[in-house]
Amino acid sequence: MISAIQSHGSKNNFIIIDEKDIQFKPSDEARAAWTKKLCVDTQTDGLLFISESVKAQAKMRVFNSDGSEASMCGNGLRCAARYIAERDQVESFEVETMKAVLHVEQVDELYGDIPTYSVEISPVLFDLESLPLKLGQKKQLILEPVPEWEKDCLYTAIAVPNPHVITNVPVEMINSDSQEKLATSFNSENEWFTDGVNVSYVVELGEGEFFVRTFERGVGFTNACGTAMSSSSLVQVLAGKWRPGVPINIFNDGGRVKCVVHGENDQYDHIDLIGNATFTHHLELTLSENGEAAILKSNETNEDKIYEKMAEASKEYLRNVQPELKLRQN
Ligand SMILES: N[C@@H](CCC[C@H](N)C(=O)O)C(=O)O
Repeated sequence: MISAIQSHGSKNNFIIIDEKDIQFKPSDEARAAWTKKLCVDTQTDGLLFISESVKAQAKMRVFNSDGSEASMCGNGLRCAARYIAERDQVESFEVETMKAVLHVEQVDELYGDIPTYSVEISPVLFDLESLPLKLGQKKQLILEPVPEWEKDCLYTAIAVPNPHVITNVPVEMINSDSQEKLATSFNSENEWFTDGVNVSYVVELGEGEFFVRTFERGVGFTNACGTAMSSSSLVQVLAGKWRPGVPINIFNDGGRVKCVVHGENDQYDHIDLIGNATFTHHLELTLSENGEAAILKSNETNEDKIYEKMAEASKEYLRNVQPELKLRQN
């Protein structure tokens, strides 16, 4: 039996497993099978595996609920950062992820006493091979139409380094089935995205304020996707709707975060994603080498009660500034 933590960043839910507590060296097949089973049992979006690193304080690997591995996860990295910070008594440090070593740190709370972390989202890649996205001879897709997708939309493709396609839309479009249809086709057999893609629709709310909803590769719609909110912030800078170096408010179905896009002269190298890292449950579970997994005990913490106040305040704000926007039930 091992202990684990159920957590969320903007209600994007994860179980954190510290591999030092596992008595054997797990295979990736076992990690994938545990993820599929435990995500169904706990209604979570993915598993975060924490292990030793020779390059950083610790390493984080992310598995989506369908068992596929993702190269990055922004909301998950905040949760992992808090777990490592409390385990090792550190406040500002690096975490190794699949393709990059990223800086994370505890920062001032955005609301109440909610533990808040800032995590680096990087690298920022625009070449279509990085996603990958096949679009004729095109090398990049930045604020451009793709006639075969939704007409009247301008799309941007970014890998941070997990793949995202983002478009600003009017509220009627985010309320429609357009995003689900498009994202489902991009994440099935298709001519463009051979490895699938995270698809985000963005609604402008006001000066420096946007709403982002993401259909995640390997999961489906989630309450929020950190790398998507970071990439969507960058898209607003590219579109001249916001400025680098200045925090932008991103609302989502699970609450809100702040992002800061860093770079100048059209070269953007990283984005800070700032938001909650909430531990909702202490779990006891069993994991076996052949991929079996079971939750034996789940004890709720009090943390979500405080987070809910913030989430409710965000919803209330959204109802006032954009009454037509239909929020997801969570
Ligand atoms: N929710 C995550 C992203 C998780 C991975 C994604 N589904 C993918 O496959 O790239 C985030 O907060 O960034």
